[in-house]
Amino acid sequence: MAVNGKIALVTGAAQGLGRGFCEILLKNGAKVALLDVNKEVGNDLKASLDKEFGPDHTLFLTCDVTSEDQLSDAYQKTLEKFGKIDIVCNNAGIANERDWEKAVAVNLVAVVRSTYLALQHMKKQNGGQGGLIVNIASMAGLGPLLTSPVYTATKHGVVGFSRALAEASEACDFGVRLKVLCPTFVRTAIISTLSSEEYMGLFSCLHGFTEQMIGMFGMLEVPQVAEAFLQLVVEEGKNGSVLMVTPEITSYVEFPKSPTDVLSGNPSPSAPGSSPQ
Ligand SMILES: NC(=O)C1=CN([C@@H]2O[C@H](COP(=O)(O)OP(=O)(O)OC[C@H]3O[C@@H](n4cnc5c(N)ncnc54)[C@H](O)[C@@H]3O)[C@@H](O)[C@H]2O)C=CC1
Ligand SMILES: CCCCCC(=O)/C=C/C=C\C/C=C\C/C=C\CCCC(=O)O
Repeated sequence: MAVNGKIALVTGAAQGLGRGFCEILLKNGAKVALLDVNKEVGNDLKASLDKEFGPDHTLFLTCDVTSEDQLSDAYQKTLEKFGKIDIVCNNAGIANERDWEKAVAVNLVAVVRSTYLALQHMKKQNGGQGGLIVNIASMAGLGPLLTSPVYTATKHGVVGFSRALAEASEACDFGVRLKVLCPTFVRTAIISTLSSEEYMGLFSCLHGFTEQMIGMFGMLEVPQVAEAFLQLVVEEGKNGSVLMVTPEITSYVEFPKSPTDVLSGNPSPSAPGSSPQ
């Protein structure tokens, strides 16, 4: 989808990857609703973006994505300000193996809730114009991150939910595509939690393994992941696709043949973008 003139909503927008996604959308001509639970950092970001892009190009909304009321209110306020929503990026995420229910609430339950709100506002059957939802998972959505079993489960959940809903959206002709981004380690604040006993609980003794994994997979910088995000947004079609990002390679993930492929007689494996939508 061409980004110029589009309206985007990004969760967890105040810092790290969320900030990177907002900046690249703004640089390409979109207007962006910035949602984050951290009011102070969010307001600072808004002030800095106002200088670069002008105050009308962004809206900062304090929003804890785990609150159903705050989330639906944020969608409502975005519509009141900008009139429509074309792109939603569900990015807010945490690592917390000790308070693992909170990790499930932020990383999975809120992604499902926000995706359904996005669908409700964008789908053609409700008078919407269609659109694109990009859910931020992780390479931990494709394989195990052994220090973080619950984080791994939530990210696998995001991948599975998004792929299934992409097929359902197409079958129901909602006009809304879903895509998933799976980066490896990125230099942001969440990385510090990997060595923190407060967040890793039982698994903080495995910190050495994480160091080894970072050595093996490498460490991305935010702008590299923002470029991959832009690629997902701009490329037409590829509904249900999952883009993996490492320092060496950005590539679509191939999954085994799905039951839908079998039912529809598609002989090839579930290749990303095999659907024309
Ligand atoms: N940094 C990394 O190595 C990787 C990160 N990811 C994912 O990227 C996403 C962004 O993470 P980072 O930018 O790295 O982390 P970060 O910690 O720098 O930023 C996360 C942002 O989400 C916000 N947030 C947290 N809980 C929230 C809530 N309940 N409601 C609203 N906002 C909330 C925070 O205030 C913060 O602004 C997460 O989903 C993470 O799992 C995926 C792969 C690698
Ligand atoms: C808990 C803090 C999380 C840090 C941020 C994050 O999500 C980092 C993830 C980095 C790597 C993911 C770990 C394991 C991936 C394992 C296998 C991937 C296989 C991919 C493939 O080739 O199909």
